[in-house]
Amino acid sequence: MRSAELKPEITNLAKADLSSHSSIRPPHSALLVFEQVSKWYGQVLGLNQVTLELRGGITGLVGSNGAGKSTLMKLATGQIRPTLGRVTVAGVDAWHWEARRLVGYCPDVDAFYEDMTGREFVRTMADLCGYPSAESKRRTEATLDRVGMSDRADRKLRGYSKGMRQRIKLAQALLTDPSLLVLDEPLSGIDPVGRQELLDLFRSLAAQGMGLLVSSHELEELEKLTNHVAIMARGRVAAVGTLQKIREMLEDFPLSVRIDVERPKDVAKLLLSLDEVTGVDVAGDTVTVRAHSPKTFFRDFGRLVVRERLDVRRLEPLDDSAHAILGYLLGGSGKT
Ligand SMILES: Nc1ncnc2c1ncn2[C@@H]1O[C@H](COP(=O)(O)OP(=O)(O)OP(=O)(O)O)[C@@H](O)[C@H]1O
Repeated sequence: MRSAELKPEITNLAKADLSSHSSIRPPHSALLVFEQVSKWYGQVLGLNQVTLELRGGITGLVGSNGAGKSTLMKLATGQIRPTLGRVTVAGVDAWHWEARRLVGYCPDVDAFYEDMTGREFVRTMADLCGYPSAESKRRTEATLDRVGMSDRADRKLRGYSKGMRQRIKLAQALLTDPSLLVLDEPLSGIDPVGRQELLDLFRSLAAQGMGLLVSSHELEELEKLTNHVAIMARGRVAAVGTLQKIREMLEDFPLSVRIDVERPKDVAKLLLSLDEVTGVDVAGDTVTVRAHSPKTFFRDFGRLVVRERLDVRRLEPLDDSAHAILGYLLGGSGKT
């Protein structure tokens, strides 16, 4: 499997890259640290020897179903304990109450008391945090304001849109004024306008100095929010870093290219004569070519174009997308 072959290089990249990631903290006080963490659910391995260090800013957490994103987030928020290894928040064991105050969590599920208003819900959560009444009220109003829900908070939760529900979840996560905000699939099911508003809100929270860990199935969605991602596959963090670095690292991995050209059948034959080409399909004027190494392919194809005076109308790497990168890492199709 490709991801297994990639792993050592990726781990090095993760370390190198994280040290240069925009940081709100001095290097000695990482916000979130996973040290060789494994989590078993009975016989099922949810997380497999994960080592990870986040220092602030926004980190996207991406992976297909069952990759281990929720498990990692629950460990970070102290909801579950690792079977092996250690999770710390600002140096404190994530399981400890002091660490939990430092972390706000937005779960992917909507588990609300639907008859409550948004304000009542957030206030109840503030009371449950143990704040005295006046402080609880103050924090409720402050967080509702922060998420832009002050004027809509007296409606019942059952009438809220998905985006409004997400904001209310966000408000309760912000009650303790956390250093780290963990958001599990916050954009799922939300319409494009609501998504854009939430993305803006997340950016503004990060700009205020909060670290954000945001999970999604969709790397392309996360790319709008951050360039810094951790890619999970089968319980492991397969890669951490900026997408550029991950792309660079994947330079020598297979790709597919669409070429619109005159005489496509002749061109297909010429392409097949190149060493790095592993397959060619022709449909109409389009040739889809699969090659081992992008670098070598583009060099050799360039020579071919000149030598054969090919009339190339379009050249498009089909995999040069976030999904394709994920696909390489997962050893699958790239669709998540
Ligand atoms: N409570 C549990 N009991 C048993 N197995 C679990 C439990 N929670 C998660 N798992 C298993 O652990 C693995 C990782 O699951 P996890 O929910 O962390 O993945 P995920 O990336 O969040 O997936 P999804 O995007 O579908 O939520 C999966 O194989 C899953 O079936």
